[in-house]
Amino acid sequence: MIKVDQLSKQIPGGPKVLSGISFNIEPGEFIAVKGASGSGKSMLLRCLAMRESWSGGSYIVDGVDILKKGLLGKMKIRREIAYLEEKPTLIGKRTALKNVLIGTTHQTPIWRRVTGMIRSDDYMGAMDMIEKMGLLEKAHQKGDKLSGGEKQRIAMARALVHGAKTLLTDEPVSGLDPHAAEQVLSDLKKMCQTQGISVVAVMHQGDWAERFADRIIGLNNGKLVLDIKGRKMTEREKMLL
Ligand SMILES: Nc1ncnc2c1ncn2[C@@H]1O[C@H](COP(=O)(O)OP(=O)(O)OP(=O)(O)O)[C@@H](O)[C@H]1O
Repeated sequence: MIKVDQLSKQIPGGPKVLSGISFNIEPGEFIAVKGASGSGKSMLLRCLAMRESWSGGSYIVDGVDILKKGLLGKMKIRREIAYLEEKPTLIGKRTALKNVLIGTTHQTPIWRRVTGMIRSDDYMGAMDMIEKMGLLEKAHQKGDKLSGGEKQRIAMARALVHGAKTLLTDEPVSGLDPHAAEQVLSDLKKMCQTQGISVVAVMHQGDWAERFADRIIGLNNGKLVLDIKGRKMTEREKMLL
């Protein structure tokens, strides 16, 4: 379980963009993050991914107080929490499989990287993730020949292939048509339910969040103003965002 307590983020010499944010992330939970432009959604994800330093608060991941662990804490987060920025890119000239294998390279000895030899475990792990994304038949297709939704799902496979238990994803369905968006969100939901992976996804579209998320949290001006079960939001709740 992940426990975020009183997270704050002050930009050095600039504004305070997050303050007093507290919430838990349970295993297998799909949390949608909503809020107006500039409310701090991306910054929240970047702080959870430890891509940004915290100005205050505590961050407990599976009982470990991450901020007190320095570099070790950062390494734990990189290992256990996958982060996918908005519109992740694939290498267009490489196959979907090779793109997913990139997610395993930090565990791969240099000589294998140089010779291009793939360990059978890595190959099986990558194919397994591609299958979970429902894209086995596209494994040998080049990245630039995949549709927007397929690229997003391959990027998710790449982010998770090294065994992360949590995925932070910034606007995973932005720019996708409704059918592709539905496919991406169904895959994310399935991963939560079948593998116990937790997902925290920034989502602009309220109706997608209401349909797919177990919980919706909302930010306004850097503060947490909403934390509800995934359901249709009331007009009053929408006004808070
Ligand atoms: N490096 C920075 N320096 C100064 N201000 C920053 C910096 N990074 C973010 N901000 C400010 O922090 C606030 C939150 O930014 P953030 O990108 O998290 O918003 P957001 O909710 O994700 O917006 P959007 O939906 O438009 O992507 C904004 O006001 C932004 O201008």
